[in-house]
Amino acid sequence: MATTVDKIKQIEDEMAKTQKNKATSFHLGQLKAKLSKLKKELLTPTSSGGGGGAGFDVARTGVASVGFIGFPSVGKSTLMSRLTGQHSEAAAYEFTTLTTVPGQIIYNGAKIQILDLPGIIQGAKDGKGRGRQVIAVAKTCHLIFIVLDVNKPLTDKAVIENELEGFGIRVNKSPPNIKITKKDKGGISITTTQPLTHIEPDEIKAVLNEYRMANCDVAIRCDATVDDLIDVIEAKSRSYIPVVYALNKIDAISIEELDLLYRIPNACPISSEHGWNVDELMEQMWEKLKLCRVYTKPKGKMPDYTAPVVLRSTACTVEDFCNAIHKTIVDQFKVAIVYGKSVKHQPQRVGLSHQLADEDVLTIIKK
Ligand SMILES: Nc1nc2c(ncn2[C@@H]2O[C@H](COP(=O)(O)OP(=O)(O)OP(=O)(O)O)[C@@H](O)[C@H]2O)c(=O)[nH]1
Ligand SMILES: [K+]
Ligand SMILES: [Mg+2]
Repeated sequence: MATTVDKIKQIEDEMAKTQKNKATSFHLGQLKAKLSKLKKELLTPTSSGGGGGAGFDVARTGVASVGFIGFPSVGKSTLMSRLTGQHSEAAAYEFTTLTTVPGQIIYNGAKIQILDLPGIIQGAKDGKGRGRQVIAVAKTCHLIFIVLDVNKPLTDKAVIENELEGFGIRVNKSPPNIKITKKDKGGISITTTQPLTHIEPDEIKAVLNEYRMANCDVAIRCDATVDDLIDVIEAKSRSYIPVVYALNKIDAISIEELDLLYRIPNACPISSEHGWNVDELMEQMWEKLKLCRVYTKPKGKMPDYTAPVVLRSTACTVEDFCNAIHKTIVDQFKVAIVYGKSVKHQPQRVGLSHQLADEDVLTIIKK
């Protein structure tokens, strides 16, 4: 019997043979959807070698986590030890690190968990090495550092991104602006706000049919591709994660070469061994994590700037703030007085649903 990997190969071959035009768009849409379903099958934890595994699941601490992904011996563990002081074995041979090694840093008052991971190799997402377990951990992180060795060709970057993509991780992207609403009958109706240059209506229909969504309204508000459409259908298995490329070992290259590296978007050239430019790496980390520091001001006193309550920007209402302090506070809550970027008037009285911004100052008034 053909394995899932064989079936994937067959479909990829067929897609490569098929010319893309109006006449083939339905067929290609069908193939894309089939391919995506097979890949998902490959990644379900029940199949051998998938899922977590000993040494990979670690207790999560802090407000956010950053995972290190890279080929063996690019310097992930050296970086880990440099950033956190937590020793992670580093050596000149490949696969020195075999499990998840957790560490922690405190940056701008926020506790951030750092996860040093084993190296991955090409084909990791398809089960080569322990790549799947490693990428599965990365998928749960709020930020990924893709660590690259500047002495090796930067084509490695594309290979790693491809591995992550194949596992449902979307790098430095936001979810496509496509809304699918299921109906009982009436077939598929598509509305768009701009011309679609990558996808034919037939292709959209083929994909939806393949997913047994023959009756639905599709509102597309971007120049979507078939992959975008599938990402929206498969939203549950997709993770949109910001990435910083840590270009390591710059101590081994010339200034001219370094200059070129600075042109790569979202990249930060560093030397883990010498600690060069890790400050910039931390700044980029902070920017990407989009954390929200909120300072408490006891009534009639100065704000406490030493210990912010740090919230994730996806959960930073006054209610989230209260819950971060103690779960009983919400019950006693009357109103909050806020100074800062989230309010028009300084100060302003707000309720539990108010969205806070980074560096707001807040006083809770109890009933
Ligand atoms: N020149 C130079 N060498 C470095 C730097 N960082 C790490 N190395 C060396 O690169 C080798 C591999 O470092 P590790 O930190 O073990 O790399 P790793 O990515 O954790 O490797 P695995 O755990 O095997 O995947 C070691 O010999 C380090 O001393 C750096 O900034 N410059
Ligand atoms: K190593
Ligand atoms: Mg290591």
